[in-house]
Amino acid sequence: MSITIDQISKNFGGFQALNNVSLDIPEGQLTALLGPSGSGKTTLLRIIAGLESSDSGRILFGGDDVSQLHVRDRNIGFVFQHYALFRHLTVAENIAFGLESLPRKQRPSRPDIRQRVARLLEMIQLPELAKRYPAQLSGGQKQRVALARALATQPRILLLDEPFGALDAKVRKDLRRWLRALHDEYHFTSIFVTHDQEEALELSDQVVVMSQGKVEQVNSPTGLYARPESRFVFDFLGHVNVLAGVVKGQKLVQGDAWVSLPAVRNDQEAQLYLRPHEVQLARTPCAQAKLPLRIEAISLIGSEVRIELAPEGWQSDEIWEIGMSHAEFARQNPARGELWYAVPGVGHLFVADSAQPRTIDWQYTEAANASSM
Ligand SMILES: Nc1ncnc2c1ncn2[C@@H]1O[C@H](COP(=O)(O)OP(=O)(O)OP(=O)(O)O)[C@@H](O)[C@H]1O
Repeated sequence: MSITIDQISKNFGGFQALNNVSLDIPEGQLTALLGPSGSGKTTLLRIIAGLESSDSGRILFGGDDVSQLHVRDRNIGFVFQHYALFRHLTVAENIAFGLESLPRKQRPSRPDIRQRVARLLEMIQLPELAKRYPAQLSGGQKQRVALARALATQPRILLLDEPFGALDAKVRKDLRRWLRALHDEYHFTSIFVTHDQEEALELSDQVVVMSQGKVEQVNSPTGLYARPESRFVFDFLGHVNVLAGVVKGQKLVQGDAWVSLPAVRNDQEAQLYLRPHEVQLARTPCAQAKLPLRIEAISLIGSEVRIELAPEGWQSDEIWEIGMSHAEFARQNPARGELWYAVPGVGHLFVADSAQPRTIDWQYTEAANASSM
């Protein structure tokens, strides 16, 4: 069941929590609402659910306007951050609760309910815990039970509000993978709220980045990371290295640092954004840039080596980060305290007050220059 959010606005007193939000949520996909605290994610989720009314705009499920439908009639499953399991009911009874509470005409027979609960227990991989009470479960197990309970009535749509927010990092990661696998098997249309970019990028088919009650950008995780359309999305999604300077003679210049630019008007302020994986390190300046940096720290993080560097002879508000493979690290052998030069591969240039960046690919530019010589 697809969801259409059509020009939704919501004020609380004088405060605008949602400002004319329009959005398409494709059927069968997992969509993340990602944004900083207070950006309006939960408010939007509650309006989709029918737990909150909007001041203007419409919500459509599969093309039908449900804006006036009561939450009970929207056929939605919910999972919240704090497992709202009933303490006095067993796991099986918790899962059966939604079915038992259906009006008599819609309620399945007792054997059917038992069978459906057994199937859901299999699905969440906890059949052996059917008779336990919530107090006897771990946080991760409680969230799986909450999910089974939400799915018991076979909702068309599943809404999750920071479902793994209260769990520790390892359990979060396991549950993410598990939810993704479950989703791939059952294909419900799901929206989940998170302020954790890693979670959004890892789990979802589509990410909606929100800021101050507005949608900043919608894209697949890879598209969003590769092509952020605004400074906000850049800053919010992973680390970014910035050279802020002035354009002079086909170069962006600041102090001892410069980067060559294709055709940009002189004497404008500009900022160049570079992701850690879009930069390499060399012992000498390269043809397209001189970006001297001193190595401050080297950390081995899983499959990657992360190098933190401080500008030398120029300035940056934040430390620079460059990621390299272990093989590359062994080959180059950089050490703390040494002076190195960043070699930009791809960068994103914001000129003056432009909201959208222009992407520059130096490998391509250098190759083109070389072949035209
Ligand atoms: N019932 C309410 N009354 C007044 N203000 C509210 C109400 N609900 C939300 N707000 C305000 O609306 C804004 C958006 O809140 P919302 O909970 O949607 O943000 P969020 O992005 O989900 O944030 P978080 O990640 O912290 O949960 C916030 O500034 C919040 O204080």
